Amino acid sequence: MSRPGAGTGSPVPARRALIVVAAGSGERLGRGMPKARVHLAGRPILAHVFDRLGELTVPFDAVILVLPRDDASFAELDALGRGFSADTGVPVHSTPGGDSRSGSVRAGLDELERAVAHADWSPAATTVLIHDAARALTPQEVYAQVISAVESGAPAVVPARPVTDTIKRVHPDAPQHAQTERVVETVPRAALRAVQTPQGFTWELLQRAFEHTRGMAEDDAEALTDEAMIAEDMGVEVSIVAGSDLAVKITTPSDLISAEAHLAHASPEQPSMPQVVLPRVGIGHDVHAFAPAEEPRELWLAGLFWPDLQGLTGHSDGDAVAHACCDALFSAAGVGDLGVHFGADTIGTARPELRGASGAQLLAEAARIVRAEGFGIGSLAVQFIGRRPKFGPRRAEAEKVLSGAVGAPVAISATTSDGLGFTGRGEGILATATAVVYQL
Ligand SMILES: Nc1ccn([C@@H]2O[C@H](COP(=O)(O)OP(=O)(O)OP(=O)(O)O)[C@@H](O)[C@H]2O)c(=O)n1
Ligand SMILES: C[C@](O)(CO)[C@H](O)COP(=O)(O)O
Repeated sequence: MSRPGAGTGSPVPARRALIVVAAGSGERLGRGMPKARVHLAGRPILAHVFDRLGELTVPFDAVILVLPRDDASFAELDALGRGFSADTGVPVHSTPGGDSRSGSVRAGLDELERAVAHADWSPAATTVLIHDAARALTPQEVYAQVISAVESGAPAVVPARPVTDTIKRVHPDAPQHAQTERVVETVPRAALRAVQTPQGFTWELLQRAFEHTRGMAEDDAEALTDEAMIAEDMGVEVSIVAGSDLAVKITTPSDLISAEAHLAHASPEQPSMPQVVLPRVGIGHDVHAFAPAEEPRELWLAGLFWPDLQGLTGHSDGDAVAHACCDALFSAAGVGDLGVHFGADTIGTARPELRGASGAQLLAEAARIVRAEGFGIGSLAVQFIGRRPKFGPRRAEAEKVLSGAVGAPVAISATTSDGLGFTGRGEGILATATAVVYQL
């Protein structure tokens, strides 16, 4: 297929690119990890996006994945993209996202420029779809309709559903955290639409759109929550095609449950009643002594660096909390322990590439191994006993790091031992972890 090239009148090949924004933190889902990694029916949310793309009869010439910036999330999700590329032959390029959705879209557009810099892609003849990874179950018909409308000449196309609730506008000045708000009016809903993704545009329009936002005040630019709004602001006509109830944005825990229910219902292999999957529980311990005062060492514990405190001895960084978590994961999956996978005496003996790996890196690798053995990871809980460091103020930070490494929630607690034993005397730290996994 070809379309007239901009200004030349000569035909140039029509191209299609898809930008999947998957860099969001998933705060409202509350799973302690970027949303695209959260498991839906046993696989990361982003994997379901690729399932739908695999069904497309009108394929893309390139897919740009915009991913969370932390190494573990980026590596895991990038691997999904590479798997899709290997299966379909569609080039997939990953790039780190921004602090906001629009920043991530911009990063995706920049990556698209880089990816096709040496190819004969004409901005006027290229259709770019921008899609939320969070709308993972969007059926292929929605993609197809958006592509078809753009390729038929509409510069900006969004899928949307009619609004089914009665909509009220409230007074904007309600005090924050007020228990009640004041209704100003009921908005007639017949002409209202709830907008979804993928949203489709000519690449040329998107290039102009992001130039348009560059000149805006930050607040005004932040208020533009999707790319179609930028087109509207530029006076470009935006067209609507039929969206789908399945294209709902997985935002809250109940959205995830609805998506699980849909997949269970839709899959002929799945029984219509929820299947009971018995979890497997594992346990792991680790002990490290504090290094003698005359041998200064950095303290790394629970994936964090603790400045001004003497570190723990050990072949690695001595992160007893992360190591206990590794053993709990291996134990839950019944696949041995830290020694089996990383070397019995010296971490890295068995796998030289892991020499010097931090506790968090080993934990990410342990999670990868357990998943490769066919397990999903439910959660971990770990407690350490020690007089120092004072843990409470950094709990959330540590849970974020270790949950990110595992790709599942990790709850961390700490206690002292009432002055008893080696932990009570401040000679070392003991950590005990439990893990829950389930066979996929
Ligand atoms: N900095 C960001 C923020 C959001 N997104 C993406 O934009 C889409 C819509 O965002 P939303 O569903 O609100 O995701 P989160 O930002 O992850 O959710 P929350 O606000 O609950 O953290 C998602 O696919 C998300 O990954 C992104 O790529 N980069
Ligand atoms: C693009 C979008 O999904 C269309 O409904 C929506 O605007 C994204 O909003 P968010 O607040 O960034 O999730």
